[in-house]
Amino acid sequence: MSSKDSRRLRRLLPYLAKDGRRLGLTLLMLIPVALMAAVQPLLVGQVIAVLRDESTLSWLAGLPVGPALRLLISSLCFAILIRFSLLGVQVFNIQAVGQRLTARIREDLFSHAMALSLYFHDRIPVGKLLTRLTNDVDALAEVFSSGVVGIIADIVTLVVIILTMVSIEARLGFILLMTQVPMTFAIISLQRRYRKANYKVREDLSQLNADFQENLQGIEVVQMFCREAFNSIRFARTGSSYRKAVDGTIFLDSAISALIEWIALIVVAMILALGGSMVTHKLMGLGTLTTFILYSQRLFDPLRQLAERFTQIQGGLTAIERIGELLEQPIEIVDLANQYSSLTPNRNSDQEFVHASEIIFEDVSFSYRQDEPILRALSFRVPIGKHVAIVGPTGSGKSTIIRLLCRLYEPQKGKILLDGIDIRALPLSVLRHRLGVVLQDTFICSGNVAMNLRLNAQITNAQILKTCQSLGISPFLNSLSKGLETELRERGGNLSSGERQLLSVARVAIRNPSVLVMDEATASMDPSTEATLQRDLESLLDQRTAIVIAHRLATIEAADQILVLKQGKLVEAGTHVELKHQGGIYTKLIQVQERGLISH
Ligand SMILES: Nc1ncnc2c1ncn2[C@@H]1O[C@H](COP(=O)(O)OP(=O)(O)OP(=O)(O)O)[C@@H](O)[C@H]1O
Repeated sequence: MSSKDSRRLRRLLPYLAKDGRRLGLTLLMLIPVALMAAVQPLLVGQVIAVLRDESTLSWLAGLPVGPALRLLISSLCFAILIRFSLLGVQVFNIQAVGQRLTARIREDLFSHAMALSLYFHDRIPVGKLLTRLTNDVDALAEVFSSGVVGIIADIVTLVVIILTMVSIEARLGFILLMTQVPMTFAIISLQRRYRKANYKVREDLSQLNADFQENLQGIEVVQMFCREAFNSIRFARTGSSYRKAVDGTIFLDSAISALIEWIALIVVAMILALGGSMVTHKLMGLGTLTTFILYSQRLFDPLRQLAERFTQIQGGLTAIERIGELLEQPIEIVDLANQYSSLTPNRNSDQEFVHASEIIFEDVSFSYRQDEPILRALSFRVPIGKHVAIVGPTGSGKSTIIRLLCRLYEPQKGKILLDGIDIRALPLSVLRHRLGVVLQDTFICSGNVAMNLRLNAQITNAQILKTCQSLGISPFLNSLSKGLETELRERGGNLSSGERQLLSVARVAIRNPSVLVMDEATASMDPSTEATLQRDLESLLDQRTAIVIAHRLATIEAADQILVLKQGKLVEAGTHVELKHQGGIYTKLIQVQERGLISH
């Protein structure tokens, strides 16, 4: 086991700490269980020794055959009874601890995945992440409940059997012991190969899940563009790679089992040959030989089980490795400890509006990937209560500005100030509570409308209805079969994109933010709904600072300032009237839109 493995295994210890006593007690039970298992061949051998009138253990010496046999048989029954009772308690405890351990790990993995920045999520497909949260955690549960403790039990049993054998007949015991050496080396070597093969299995399974998830998520496009057959071929290719990877592990698994069976047979043959000759030469009794034959078989039972658990253990180690890799991913965007860290978000959005904010971008440069600059030395200021619109061609970096303002990503150069404070110094919850963002793509969670509007805010249904009424979206709510209680499907599948945007606007309005950010917020609505909402948005925008991104220039004519972006650079700034006749990009955009063409 590598030092990385042991470090990762050590990481599991805190998860087990809560069940420490239960686990300790269970581990303690291993010793009596192993002793009871080891004593059985000894008792059987003694029965034969008594029957053949050979030398017996001291506590049987002098007893007549009948009472000696009765004593031996009742001892055997007692040993079996104790062993199986303790084994039952042990298995139950281990399963329970294993389930609790994995539940805690799964919760931590989920929280960690939620806290990881978009830098990470951009890189890892959802399906791959899901595999770590589900299959890998399950593999870990399996290895813990049936593997790790089983292995400890097997090792304890092995040690007890070996010690008993050596103390009964040192020479034969020693020979048996020697057979374990080559076997241990062979198993270790096969184990290393199995581990690599198992990692590949997990990777391929992740890819399979990622492919599956991507196809299901894009089912509309897949069907509309008749990509079913093509995607099936790609999926089958991944499936075939997964099958081959599994075949590799099956081969190694079978090789280990076969090796153990062969060595077990050779050992029994050796005991029979050597022991038989010792019995013939009266160097050993038949009772002792029987004990040895039983021991040599029992000796391989834990080894056989070790081989069976071997698959699970290696699968578990791979799972720990993959879970560890995820948990070790640093959370890049965090709250910094400073004089503002005690600030808390204002959670009661029903209260009076507090104040609007000032936003300053100071020489901000940003790229998602190295050497692909998206924003270049961008500087602008949105004064308190003013409305700034950002326009520019597709891909010019407009939405990126919003992502930076919300600290979903961080600029490589420059800084962003909210009310004079660097947003990195503000607690994330405070920053995000002050910003109300309406995006073009609205994410709807499964649940009812009220829950989707409320999210984490402490707001009553009456307050939600009041806000919706002031926004003029009550007719939409009334059209829903159960109003606020209407259940929405995953990702808002039972709503149109315009309806999802209406909910998104309401979601922001009820939080009473000091800055409103709208990224193509009304783009999916029909002109009449958009016009109604625009009118009501006026009251929402009133006294608030706002950043509005819109391709339809008519919606931003009234903005206090319009910033024109081109390839991440600010190329023009001014009011609609100032820019209209300037002869720059804005003028061209207006001309194109007036001609009814759409520029790309
Ligand atoms: N997560 C990402 N990883 C890498 N590149 C990205 C990512 N998101 C956006 N980009 C790239 O950054 C550039 C700017 O994207 P952005 O979404 O800010 O453009 P935009 O001006 O809002 O475009 P649109 O008007 O189409 O909404 C684009 O070229 C895009 O390909």
